[in-house]
Amino acid sequence: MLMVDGVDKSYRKRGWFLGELHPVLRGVSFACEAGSSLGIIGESGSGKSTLGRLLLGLEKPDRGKVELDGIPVADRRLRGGISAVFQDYASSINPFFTVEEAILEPVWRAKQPRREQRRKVDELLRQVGLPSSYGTKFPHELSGGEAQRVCIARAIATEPRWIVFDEAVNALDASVQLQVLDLLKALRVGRGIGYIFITHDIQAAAYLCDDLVIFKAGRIEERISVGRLAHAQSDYAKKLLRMVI
Ligand SMILES: Nc1ncnc2c1ncn2[C@@H]1O[C@H](COP(=O)(O)OP(=O)(O)OP(=O)(O)O)[C@@H](O)[C@H]1O
Repeated sequence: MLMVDGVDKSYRKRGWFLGELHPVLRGVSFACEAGSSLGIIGESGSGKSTLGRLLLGLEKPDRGKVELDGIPVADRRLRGGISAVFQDYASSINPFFTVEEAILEPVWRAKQPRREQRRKVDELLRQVGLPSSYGTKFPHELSGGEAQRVCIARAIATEPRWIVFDEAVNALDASVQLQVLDLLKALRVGRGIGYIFITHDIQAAAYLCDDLVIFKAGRIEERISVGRLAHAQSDYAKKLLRMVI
């Protein structure tokens, strides 16, 4: 179970006077069962990416807990247990790495035989729907959809229990976006990975997720199952739904 319990997070504002704190998350709590998929939706600046960084253990909350099965997410024991895929896939792959090197980077073991590493890359490429010949390509030789598949292969290389996606499909055109979402659905079923899917796109979130959390000004305004989305109460969810229906 992934659990966020009573989390507050503030950043210090730079202004005329040092020291003013700007609260970004306030009393955020939710829990997700292993293998489930939760969409985090909210206006720009409402704190979604901050929450994503806390879930990845990249930052610590000022108050409250973020835990996976009772272990704080920043704990070394959970290394590789929660992966990330970001929107900015072009810059999240080192331009000097081949696809193979990029995929192996998080799991690189110098002593592992070359043949074994090659086999792992082929298998991961196959799982994300890319031919094994892509292993020798460089990032600039990939389309946006292909680069995003490489990022997904890299994210699943550590065999994580959860993946945090932060605006991960927004930059893709609609048909490529749908292909990537279908890939994520298939991986979720095949590998039992849970997803935290941060987005502005309520349609994409409804396609991939079981539940949605609506964020406003650092607080959870509403948590609703996708099946009941038409009954959403929060203004932001209603506004987004009006745009897509
Ligand atoms: N490292 C930081 N230092 C100071 N302020 C920050 C930092 N990170 C985020 N903030 C501020 O926290 C607030 C929330 O930012 P965050 O990126 O979490 O929002 P968001 O909901 O993901 O926005 P968007 O949808 O536009 O990406 C913003 O006002 C932002 O300026």
